[in-house]
Amino acid sequence: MFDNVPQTLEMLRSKGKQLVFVTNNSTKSRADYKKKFDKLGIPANVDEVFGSSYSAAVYIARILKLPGPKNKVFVLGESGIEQELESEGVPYCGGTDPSLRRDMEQEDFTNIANGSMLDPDVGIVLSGLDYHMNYLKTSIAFQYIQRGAMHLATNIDSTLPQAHSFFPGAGASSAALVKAVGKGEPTSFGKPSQAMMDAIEGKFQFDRSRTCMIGDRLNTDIQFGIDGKLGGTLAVLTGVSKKEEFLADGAKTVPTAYVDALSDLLG
Ligand SMILES: O=C(O)[C@H](O)[C@H](O)COP(=O)(O)O
Ligand SMILES: [Mg+2]
Repeated sequence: MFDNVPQTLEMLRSKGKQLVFVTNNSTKSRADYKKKFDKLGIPANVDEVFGSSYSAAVYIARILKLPGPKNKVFVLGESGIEQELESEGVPYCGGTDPSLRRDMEQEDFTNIANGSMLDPDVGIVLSGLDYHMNYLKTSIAFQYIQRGAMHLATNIDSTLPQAHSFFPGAGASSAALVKAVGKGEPTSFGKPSQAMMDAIEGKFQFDRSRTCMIGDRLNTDIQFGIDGKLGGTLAVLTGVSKKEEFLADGAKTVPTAYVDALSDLLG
Protein backbone atom coordinates (compact mmCIF):
# COMPACT_ATOMS: atom_id res chain seq x y z
CA MET A 1 0.00 0.00 0.00
CA PHE A 2 1.19 3.53 -0.71
CA ASP A 3 2.28 5.64 2.25
CA ASN A 4 -0.23 7.86 4.00
CA VAL A 5 -3.39 6.49 2.40
CA PRO A 6 -5.40 6.29 5.67
CA GLN A 7 -4.22 9.76 6.72
CA THR A 8 -5.17 11.21 3.35
CA LEU A 9 -8.62 9.71 3.44
CA GLU A 10 -9.11 11.01 6.96
CA MET A 11 -8.00 14.50 5.88
CA LEU A 12 -10.42 14.45 2.94
CA ARG A 13 -13.31 13.33 5.12
CA SER A 14 -12.49 16.02 7.68
CA LYS A 15 -12.92 18.55 4.86
CA GLY A 16 -16.34 17.12 4.04
CA LYS A 17 -15.30 15.38 0.81
CA GLN A 18 -17.26 12.37 -0.37
CA LEU A 19 -15.15 9.35 -1.37
CA VAL A 20 -15.94 6.51 -3.75
CA PHE A 21 -13.56 3.60 -4.29
CA VAL A 22 -13.98 2.33 -7.84
CA THR A 23 -12.56 -0.95 -9.06
CA ASN A 24 -12.81 -3.02 -12.20
CA ASN A 25 -11.98 -6.19 -10.34
CA SER A 26 -15.15 -8.29 -10.52
CA THR A 27 -13.89 -11.17 -8.41
CA LYS A 28 -14.82 -9.40 -5.18
CA SER A 29 -18.10 -7.88 -4.06
CA ARG A 30 -18.40 -4.56 -2.23
CA ALA A 31 -18.61 -6.53 1.03
CA ASP A 32 -15.39 -8.40 0.13
CA TYR A 33 -13.65 -5.08 -0.50
CA LYS A 34 -14.80 -3.75 2.83
CA LYS A 35 -13.06 -6.74 4.45
CA LYS A 36 -9.93 -6.06 2.41
CA PHE A 37 -9.94 -2.39 3.43
CA ASP A 38 -10.32 -3.41 7.09
CA LYS A 39 -7.31 -5.71 6.76
CA LEU A 40 -5.24 -2.91 5.23
CA GLY A 41 -6.34 -0.44 7.90
CA ILE A 42 -8.09 1.79 5.36
CA PRO A 43 -11.19 3.43 6.76
CA ALA A 44 -14.06 2.83 4.33
CA ASN A 45 -17.61 1.59 4.35
CA VAL A 46 -19.43 -0.72 1.95
CA ASP A 47 -21.48 2.07 0.43
CA GLU A 48 -18.33 3.88 -0.68
CA VAL A 49 -17.22 0.93 -2.82
CA PHE A 50 -18.29 0.69 -6.45
CA GLY A 51 -17.06 -2.35 -8.38
CA SER A 52 -17.63 -3.56 -11.93
CA SER A 53 -19.71 -6.50 -10.66
CA TYR A 54 -22.01 -4.15 -8.82
CA SER A 55 -22.13 -1.81 -11.81
CA ALA A 56 -23.21 -4.70 -14.09
CA ALA A 57 -25.74 -6.00 -11.55
CA VAL A 58 -27.33 -2.57 -11.17
CA TYR A 59 -27.57 -2.19 -14.94
CA ILE A 60 -29.15 -5.62 -15.37
CA ALA A 61 -31.61 -5.19 -12.52
CA ARG A 62 -32.55 -1.55 -12.85
CA ILE A 63 -31.97 -0.57 -16.47
CA LEU A 64 -32.41 -3.72 -18.54
CA LYS A 65 -35.15 -5.15 -16.32
CA LEU A 66 -35.55 -8.20 -18.56
CA PRO A 67 -39.00 -9.72 -18.16
CA GLY A 68 -39.01 -13.07 -16.33
CA PRO A 69 -38.45 -15.90 -16.78
CA LYS A 70 -35.83 -14.94 -19.44
CA ASN A 71 -33.97 -12.78 -16.94
CA LYS A 72 -31.45 -15.33 -15.67
CA VAL A 73 -27.74 -14.57 -16.01
CA PHE A 74 -25.12 -17.17 -16.94
CA VAL A 75 -21.96 -16.05 -15.11
CA LEU A 76 -18.44 -16.49 -16.41
CA GLY A 77 -16.50 -15.36 -13.39
CA GLU A 78 -16.06 -15.53 -9.65
CA SER A 79 -18.20 -15.08 -6.54
CA GLY A 80 -18.00 -11.27 -6.60
CA ILE A 81 -20.34 -11.29 -9.58
CA GLU A 82 -22.69 -13.78 -7.95
CA GLN A 83 -22.88 -11.79 -4.72
CA GLU A 84 -23.69 -8.55 -6.51
CA LEU A 85 -26.33 -10.16 -8.74
CA GLU A 86 -27.86 -11.60 -5.59
CA SER A 87 -27.82 -8.17 -3.92
CA GLU A 88 -29.89 -6.83 -6.82
CA GLY A 89 -32.23 -9.86 -6.85
CA VAL A 90 -31.05 -11.12 -10.26
CA PRO A 91 -31.21 -14.93 -10.77
CA TYR A 92 -28.03 -16.54 -12.09
CA CYS A 93 -26.31 -19.84 -12.86
CA GLY A 94 -22.79 -20.89 -13.85
CA GLY A 95 -20.22 -18.84 -11.94
CA THR A 96 -18.69 -20.86 -9.14
CA ASP A 97 -20.86 -23.93 -9.80
CA PRO A 98 -18.40 -26.79 -9.09
CA SER A 99 -20.08 -29.06 -11.67
CA LEU A 100 -18.75 -26.77 -14.42
CA ARG A 101 -15.16 -26.73 -13.21
CA ARG A 102 -14.11 -29.80 -15.15
CA ASP A 103 -12.93 -31.02 -18.54
CA MET A 104 -15.37 -31.17 -21.46
CA GLU A 105 -16.58 -34.75 -22.11
CA GLN A 106 -17.81 -36.06 -25.46
CA GLU A 107 -21.40 -36.28 -24.21
CA ASP A 108 -21.29 -32.61 -23.20
CA PHE A 109 -21.18 -31.65 -26.89
CA THR A 110 -24.42 -33.57 -27.44
CA ASN A 111 -26.13 -32.29 -24.32
CA ILE A 112 -25.22 -28.68 -24.94
CA ALA A 113 -26.24 -28.89 -28.61
CA ASN A 114 -29.60 -30.50 -27.81
CA GLY A 115 -30.20 -27.97 -25.04
CA SER A 116 -30.54 -30.47 -22.19
CA MET A 117 -27.56 -28.92 -20.39
CA LEU A 118 -28.86 -25.39 -20.91
CA ASP A 119 -31.20 -23.41 -18.70
CA PRO A 120 -34.06 -22.05 -20.83
CA ASP A 121 -34.37 -18.99 -18.59
CA VAL A 122 -30.93 -17.59 -19.40
CA GLY A 123 -31.21 -14.27 -21.25
CA ILE A 124 -27.79 -12.79 -20.45
CA VAL A 125 -24.20 -14.06 -20.39
CA LEU A 126 -22.08 -11.91 -18.06
CA SER A 127 -18.29 -12.27 -18.29
CA GLY A 128 -15.72 -11.08 -15.81
CA LEU A 129 -12.33 -12.11 -14.56
CA ASP A 130 -12.52 -15.91 -14.32
CA TYR A 131 -9.76 -17.82 -12.54
CA HIS A 132 -11.49 -21.07 -13.58
CA MET A 133 -12.17 -20.47 -17.26
CA ASN A 134 -12.49 -23.65 -19.32
CA TYR A 135 -13.84 -25.05 -22.60
CA LEU A 136 -17.04 -26.37 -21.03
CA LYS A 137 -18.17 -22.99 -19.66
CA THR A 138 -17.10 -21.20 -22.84
CA SER A 139 -19.16 -23.65 -24.90
CA ILE A 140 -22.25 -23.22 -22.73
CA ALA A 141 -21.92 -19.41 -22.84
CA PHE A 142 -21.45 -19.53 -26.61
CA GLN A 143 -24.60 -21.59 -27.07
CA TYR A 144 -26.65 -19.22 -24.91
CA ILE A 145 -25.51 -16.28 -27.05
CA GLN A 146 -26.20 -18.20 -30.28
CA ARG A 147 -29.72 -18.79 -28.96
CA GLY A 148 -30.32 -15.08 -28.35
CA ALA A 149 -28.77 -14.26 -24.97
CA MET A 150 -27.13 -10.86 -24.63
CA HIS A 151 -23.39 -10.79 -23.93
CA LEU A 152 -22.32 -8.29 -21.26
CA ALA A 153 -19.04 -7.89 -19.39
CA THR A 154 -18.18 -6.52 -15.98
CA ASN A 155 -14.99 -5.15 -17.57
CA ILE A 156 -12.69 -5.98 -20.44
CA ASP A 157 -9.22 -5.11 -19.15
CA SER A 158 -6.50 -6.90 -21.09
CA THR A 159 -4.31 -7.39 -18.04
CA LEU A 160 -4.59 -7.84 -14.29
CA PRO A 161 -1.88 -6.15 -12.23
CA GLN A 162 -0.71 -8.56 -9.51
CA ALA A 163 2.50 -9.15 -7.56
CA HIS A 164 4.24 -6.19 -9.26
CA SER A 165 3.65 -7.78 -12.65
CA PHE A 166 0.82 -8.35 -15.13
CA PHE A 167 -1.42 -11.36 -15.73
CA PRO A 168 -4.29 -12.00 -18.17
CA GLY A 169 -7.25 -9.79 -17.28
CA ALA A 170 -11.03 -10.04 -17.59
CA GLY A 171 -10.89 -9.25 -21.31
CA ALA A 172 -8.53 -12.15 -21.79
CA SER A 173 -10.90 -14.45 -19.83
CA SER A 174 -13.69 -13.77 -22.30
CA ALA A 175 -11.50 -13.51 -25.41
CA ALA A 176 -12.25 -17.06 -26.61
CA LEU A 177 -15.97 -16.44 -26.35
CA VAL A 178 -15.71 -13.06 -28.08
CA LYS A 179 -13.75 -14.66 -30.92
CA ALA A 180 -16.22 -17.54 -31.29
CA VAL A 181 -19.25 -15.22 -31.30
CA GLY A 182 -17.55 -12.82 -33.72
CA LYS A 183 -19.57 -9.73 -32.86
CA GLY A 184 -16.86 -7.73 -31.15
CA GLU A 185 -16.47 -6.79 -27.50
CA PRO A 186 -19.50 -7.06 -25.20
CA THR A 187 -20.93 -4.00 -23.49
CA SER A 188 -18.72 -3.42 -20.48
CA PHE A 189 -19.58 -1.85 -17.13
CA GLY A 190 -16.08 -1.20 -15.83
CA LYS A 191 -13.70 1.71 -16.29
CA PRO A 192 -13.33 3.47 -18.65
CA SER A 193 -16.84 2.80 -19.94
CA GLN A 194 -19.30 5.65 -19.83
CA ALA A 195 -21.81 3.11 -18.46
CA MET A 196 -19.84 2.79 -15.24
CA MET A 197 -19.43 6.51 -14.83
CA ASP A 198 -23.13 7.08 -15.44
CA ALA A 199 -23.96 4.40 -12.86
CA ILE A 200 -21.63 5.95 -10.28
CA GLU A 201 -23.06 9.37 -10.91
CA GLY A 202 -26.57 7.98 -10.69
CA LYS A 203 -25.88 6.43 -7.32
CA PHE A 204 -23.90 9.22 -5.68
CA GLN A 205 -25.63 12.23 -7.21
CA PHE A 206 -22.60 14.46 -7.39
CA ASP A 207 -21.56 17.41 -9.47
CA ARG A 208 -19.09 16.41 -12.22
CA SER A 209 -17.51 19.81 -12.29
CA ARG A 210 -16.53 19.40 -8.62
CA THR A 211 -15.26 15.83 -8.92
CA CYS A 212 -11.72 14.58 -9.08
CA MET A 213 -10.48 11.12 -10.01
CA ILE A 214 -7.22 9.61 -8.85
CA GLY A 215 -6.21 6.51 -10.70
CA ASP A 216 -3.88 3.88 -11.92
CA ARG A 217 -3.81 4.24 -15.69
CA LEU A 218 -3.15 7.45 -17.52
CA ASN A 219 -4.75 6.62 -20.84
CA THR A 220 -8.43 6.54 -20.09
CA ASP A 221 -10.86 8.74 -21.95
CA ILE A 222 -13.57 8.77 -19.35
CA GLN A 223 -15.50 11.96 -19.73
CA PHE A 224 -15.80 12.98 -16.16
CA GLY A 225 -15.19 16.66 -16.42
CA ILE A 226 -11.45 16.06 -16.50
CA ASP A 227 -10.86 15.40 -20.17
CA GLY A 228 -8.96 12.21 -19.56
CA LYS A 229 -5.94 13.91 -18.03
CA LEU A 230 -5.79 11.47 -15.16
CA GLY A 231 -7.64 8.22 -15.53
CA GLY A 232 -8.42 4.94 -13.92
CA THR A 233 -9.72 5.41 -10.44
CA LEU A 234 -8.48 4.81 -6.99
CA ALA A 235 -10.96 7.26 -5.59
CA VAL A 236 -13.52 9.72 -6.71
CA LEU A 237 -13.44 12.78 -4.54
CA THR A 238 -16.28 15.17 -4.72
CA GLY A 239 -16.28 18.78 -3.79
CA VAL A 240 -12.71 19.35 -4.93
CA SER A 241 -12.00 22.83 -6.17
CA LYS A 242 -9.12 23.97 -8.37
CA LYS A 243 -9.42 20.69 -10.26
CA GLU A 244 -7.22 21.73 -13.16
CA GLU A 245 -4.26 22.67 -10.98
CA PHE A 246 -4.51 19.46 -9.06
CA LEU A 247 -4.58 17.33 -12.15
CA ALA A 248 -1.73 19.14 -13.79
CA ASP A 249 0.41 18.67 -10.73
CA GLY A 250 -1.25 15.56 -9.37
CA ALA A 251 -0.38 13.47 -12.39
CA LYS A 252 3.21 13.71 -11.25
CA THR A 253 2.77 13.57 -7.52
CA VAL A 254 -0.03 11.06 -6.98
CA PRO A 255 0.21 8.56 -5.43
CA THR A 256 3.54 9.13 -3.72
CA ALA A 257 2.48 12.34 -2.01
CA TYR A 258 -1.26 12.14 -1.65
CA VAL A 259 -1.39 14.16 1.51
CA ASP A 260 0.79 17.02 0.33
CA ALA A 261 -0.80 17.25 -3.07
CA LEU A 262 -4.33 17.14 -1.75
CA SER A 263 -3.64 19.43 1.20
CA ASP A 264 -2.20 22.04 -1.14
CA LEU A 265 -5.14 21.70 -3.42
CA LEU A 266 -7.77 21.94 -0.74
CA GLY A 267 -6.02 24.71 1.17
O1 LIG B 1 -8.68 -7.70 -15.52
C1 LIG B 1 -9.22 -7.11 -14.63
O2 LIG B 1 -10.31 -7.54 -14.13
C2 LIG B 1 -8.64 -5.80 -14.13
O3 LIG B 1 -7.40 -5.56 -14.72
C3 LIG B 1 -8.47 -5.69 -12.67
O4 LIG B 1 -9.40 -6.28 -11.94
C4 LIG B 1 -8.05 -4.30 -12.25
O5 LIG B 1 -9.03 -3.51 -11.72
P1 LIG B 1 -8.65 -2.01 -11.28
O6 LIG B 1 -7.49 -2.14 -10.35
O7 LIG B 1 -8.29 -1.26 -12.51
O8 LIG B 1 -9.81 -1.42 -10.64
MG1 LIG C 1 -7.05 -0.60 -13.66
